[in-house]
Formats: sequence, structure tokens, C-alpha cells
Amino acid sequence: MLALKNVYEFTGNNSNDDSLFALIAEGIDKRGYSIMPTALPEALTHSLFTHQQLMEADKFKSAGIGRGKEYLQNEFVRTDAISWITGESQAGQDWLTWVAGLQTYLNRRLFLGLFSFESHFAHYSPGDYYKRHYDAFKGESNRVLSVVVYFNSHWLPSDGGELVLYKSDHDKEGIKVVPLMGTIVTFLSEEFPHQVLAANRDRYSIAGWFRVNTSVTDRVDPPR
Ligand SMILES: O=C(O)CCC(=O)C(=O)O
Ligand SMILES: [Fe+2]
Repeated sequence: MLALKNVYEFTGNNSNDDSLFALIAEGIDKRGYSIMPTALPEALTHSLFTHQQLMEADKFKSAGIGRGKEYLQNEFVRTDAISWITGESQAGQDWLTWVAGLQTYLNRRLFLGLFSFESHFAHYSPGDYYKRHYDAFKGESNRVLSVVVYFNSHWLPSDGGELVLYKSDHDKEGIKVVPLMGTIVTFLSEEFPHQVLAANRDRYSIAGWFRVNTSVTDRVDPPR
């Protein structure tokens, strides 16, 4: 994947993106999930990482002032701090452009009918976690595909903070994903319970969800 990253440019329809999207699609098709280390294009990774660090200096540090209800809504289930991505920043726009390419590819290849996308930056401070949960419950939500990317260098086993993806309700072991810079995780939202283990250092990421266009809108998705 290294060769892919180095030549990435924001040209919209990029064939390098297509080979990455093809691998993601294959994982989703075969297993329902895909874990791709250091796969997010380097320029995009850098732009998002830099943007998140700048926001840290502003918004995240004055949590509760500028961000209102987005902060610590349900401390029992999750303790991270989030900031929704609206596309107001260049980095946010680049991210949404890349995601739109993924959406188009997955719809063509897997006929998923992905219709809209929402995502937020997340910051887990030392001790933060997100307990085992589903991003969507069968028949109760139109969230169909979860996407997570990470912005952390030099992550050690002692840093904790792994995403653990479980294959079913009965799976106790799961698959651990180290939240390393540029790793992209995608999984079917209704199929995989997952959790974020307590991190021992600051952990930066984006979490996002594709929705299909259904009229099931009267139920709030799982706690955030
Ligand atoms: O950050 C992660 O690894 C996953 C976060 C998550 O599960 C969520 O925000 O729903
Ligand atoms: Fe989740």
C-alpha cells in the first residue's frame, strides 16, 4: 500500500483509490469487514491529522463551551470527545470527497445502496473507552456500514486503546485493531459488536457511518 500512498492526489476519480476501494470491497463482501493498515492516502491522512491537532488546540480543549451536547453524552457507555465533520474545512472536504469515492465504488461493486454519510473526529484521552456496542440494530436503523480511520503514530501494546471487533454476540475474543496512523476499518454496522479498550494515551480517530435511504428515522442510533 505504500506505493499507493505516495502518489495520491486529490483528483477526484483516482485509480489508486480504486485499487484500495477494491480491497475494501473484497473484505466486506467475503467477511463483512475489512482492516487495512496504513491504507488511507498519505496526503489525506496528513491533512486530517493536522486539522484534528489544530482543533485540539481550540475546540476540544474548551469542551462543553463550543461543542455543547456533542460532549460526553453518555459517560457510562463512552467517554471520548467528538466533533462532527461538516466539510467546512479543507481537510473535512478532502475527507468527504474521498468517502464519496468509496461510496460510489461500493455501490457499484456490492450494490449496497449507500445513500448518505456522517462522521466525526474522536479524541480518547487517557482512560477513555467505548464499551461493547453495535453501531446499528437490525431493522431499527438505516446505518449500514461503519468506517473508522486512525491518526496515531508509534502505538505500543502498552498504550491499549485497541478496537476489538467481535464476529457475533457470542464471540468473546474478537479481533484487535491497533489504532495506527492511516489504518482504515470498515464493517457492516448491524453485524459486528465492537468496543474500544481504554487508551493509556491520547487516541485520535474518525468514525463514520453510511446510511441507506429508508424512512426509519424515528429512532436515535445507539448512544454516542
Ligand atoms: O474508534 C474506534 O475504534 C471505534 C469507535 C466506535 O466504535 C464508534 O464511534 O462507534
Ligand atoms: Fe462503534
